[in-house]
Amino acid sequence: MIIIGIAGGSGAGKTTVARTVAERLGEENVVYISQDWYYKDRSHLSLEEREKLNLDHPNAFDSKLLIAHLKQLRQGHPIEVPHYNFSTQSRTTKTMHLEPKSVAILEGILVLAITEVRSLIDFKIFVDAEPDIRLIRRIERDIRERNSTYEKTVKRYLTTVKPMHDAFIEPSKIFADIIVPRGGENEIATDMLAEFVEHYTVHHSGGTTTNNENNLAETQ
Ligand SMILES: Nc1ncnc2c1ncn2[C@@H]1O[C@H](COP(=O)(O)OP(=O)(O)O)[C@@H](O)[C@H]1O
Ligand SMILES: O=c1ccn([C@@H]2O[C@H](COP(=O)(O)O)[C@@H](O)[C@H]2O)c(=O)[nH]1
Repeated sequence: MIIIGIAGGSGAGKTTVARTVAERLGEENVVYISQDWYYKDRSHLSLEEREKLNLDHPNAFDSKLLIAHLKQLRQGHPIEVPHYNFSTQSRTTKTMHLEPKSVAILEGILVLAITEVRSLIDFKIFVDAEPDIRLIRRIERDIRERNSTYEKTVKRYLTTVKPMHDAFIEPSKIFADIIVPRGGENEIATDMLAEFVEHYTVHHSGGTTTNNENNLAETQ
């Protein structure tokens, strides 16, 4: 199994790129994982306390669980991923069963910034977009999909999203093998990415196998 990591700022277009590449490769060949699912559970805190949390720092994530899951998939074992509710900022009791496939796409703001996560990634992608574009998309999406308001989203952006972006996300760009400019709008980059992964998977893992013998890291 090869692991593709897609990092970039909030609203850059990571999910859009990840979903497009997954579609191109065929859902039967790809297991899609979002780092967002691994936000730590905050249900023990009051809503007021949860609203003040820094959700853009590496410590906000249960990276230990994410790393364990990536290793399990690599060894050909299925995983049960947690379900995170953005509206309540806590984990629900639901989980989702994921089977190993020949390609895993891991997408999230800090997948290249957290050393132990990054070290498990074979192809490192950074999706780039201008800060104003990311902010506009973030405001629209948080109001539409994440039960937020304009005021709450802007406050969070200024207090944690932007400073953490500058401190952790932007500096992680240096670890990328490929930087995709203009986020989700860049069809040519997405096509090239899918083409390359397809070619690499076929030549290095014999197609849809999932066991550890075909681990890209071991073939290099
Ligand atoms: N090219 C685009 N044009 C307009 N809206 C876009 C484009 N790409 C992404 N979006 C929208 O912007 C928001 C953030 O995109 P998304 O792919 O979820 O980014 P990320 O995963 O990096 O936060 C989503 O609501 C998405 O539909
Ligand atoms: O409960 C939460 C948890 C996280 N966030 C914000 O989400 C983004 C990361 O997700 P993207 O899909 O990459 O935008 C991060 O900036 C957090 O601030 C949230 O709003 N609520």
